[in-house]
Amino acid sequence: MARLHIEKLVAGGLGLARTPSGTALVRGGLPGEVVEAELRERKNHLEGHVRKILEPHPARYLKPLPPSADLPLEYPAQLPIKQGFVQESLERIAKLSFTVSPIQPSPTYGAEAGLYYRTAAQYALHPLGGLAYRLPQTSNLVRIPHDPLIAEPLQPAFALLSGWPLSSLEEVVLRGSIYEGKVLVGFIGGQARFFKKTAQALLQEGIAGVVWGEPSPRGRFRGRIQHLGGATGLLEDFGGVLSTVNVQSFAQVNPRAAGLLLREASRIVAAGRKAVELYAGSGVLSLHLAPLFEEIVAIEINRSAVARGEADRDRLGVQNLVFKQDDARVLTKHLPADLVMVDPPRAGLSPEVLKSLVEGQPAQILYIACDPATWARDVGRLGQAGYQLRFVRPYDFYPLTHHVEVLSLLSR
Ligand SMILES: C[S@@+](CC[C@H](N)C(=O)[O-])C[C@H]1O[C@@H](n2cnc3c(N)ncnc32)[C@H](O)[C@@H]1O
Repeated sequence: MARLHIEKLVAGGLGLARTPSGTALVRGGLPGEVVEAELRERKNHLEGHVRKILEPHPARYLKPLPPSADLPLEYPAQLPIKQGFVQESLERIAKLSFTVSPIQPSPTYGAEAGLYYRTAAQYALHPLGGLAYRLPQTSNLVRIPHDPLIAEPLQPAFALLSGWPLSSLEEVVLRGSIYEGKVLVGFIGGQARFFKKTAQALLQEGIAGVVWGEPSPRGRFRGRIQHLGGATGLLEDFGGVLSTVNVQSFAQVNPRAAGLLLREASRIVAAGRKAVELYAGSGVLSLHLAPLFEEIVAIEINRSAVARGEADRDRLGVQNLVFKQDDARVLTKHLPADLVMVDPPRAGLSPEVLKSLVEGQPAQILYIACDPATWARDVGRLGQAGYQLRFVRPYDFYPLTHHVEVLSLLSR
């Protein structure tokens, strides 16, 4: 066991400490803390987990939190750390000196800043009953009696499912809407027919809809899906645009924070003839930007997200937006365009998408990112191809965790 002084957190939420045998990156500590950690040797550094906190951060958050809350600090103390992740990624990875605009804090839901913001959550089922979180990088389950990160409409569903004997399931997924004050439940595992009665009982208890998904190595809800009753989607307010959310496809989990980002995105983009959105989900960004362009093409791989997007577009009467259920790699087919918007998963842009951007030369690229490191890598590459950063602002979509969202604009 090593005694360490955590100098700072680096992107990814790991604490950096110096030891006589080299740099250590540890999970579970906060900047300035003195901790005891178990360390293992890696190729160029030491790596490990904090086992005991000897001198805690003065603003350490002391009430119980789920293990996903890996930045347990009073709310104001979280923000400069996240701002630093984005600024440092730009300097260290993109090798750019550019002043990042001040982070946009998460709007407050309820009495305490930083809590009750998540409108979606996934839990494992504990073998002894109750909902549990999987500890990162292990198969260990931690039972949680209460989850202060999930939004108010999800709380009754959490309480109900905590007392339900659902042990043949692998996971329970909740997706709520703050706008409607309702929640959908997804079951993953077992067989759909065993959960029909449970679904009916949940509907009677006020759950808005229930869906079952076959477990799949390709990911959550990537296998067969069966609707067990009630609503299949809910409307959520993202910055004044009502967009459908469901259990089985991606939508941002902190709708008020996402709404602020979407509104700022539509203020910083210059109007033009054609825009293309990649990794569009249900196209809520395109719906915000539709008044600025004659034509928008939204490309998204997930069929359910595309179906939601088409229904939202038709309900809102937007006529200049088309969806393509396709891989982002087809971008070249849809160029030239005045703006390309991207919001990729953590891995960032694929080499094919980067190549299409460099060759297709849209005048503007709006890049929304959930991983500052891969974003900075891509911004660096676009910089070498003649694009300049015009605007960067971190957004706090995920209080109490190391995650940070980035809104950025590049142009030639
Ligand atoms: C971070 S989410 C962003 C979604 C949307 N922009 C939003 O804010 O709701 C990334 C999206 O990219 C989609 N996706 C992942 N890989 C893709 C690919 N290769 N081509 C197209 N879409 C992809 C996912 O299904 C998901 O909807």
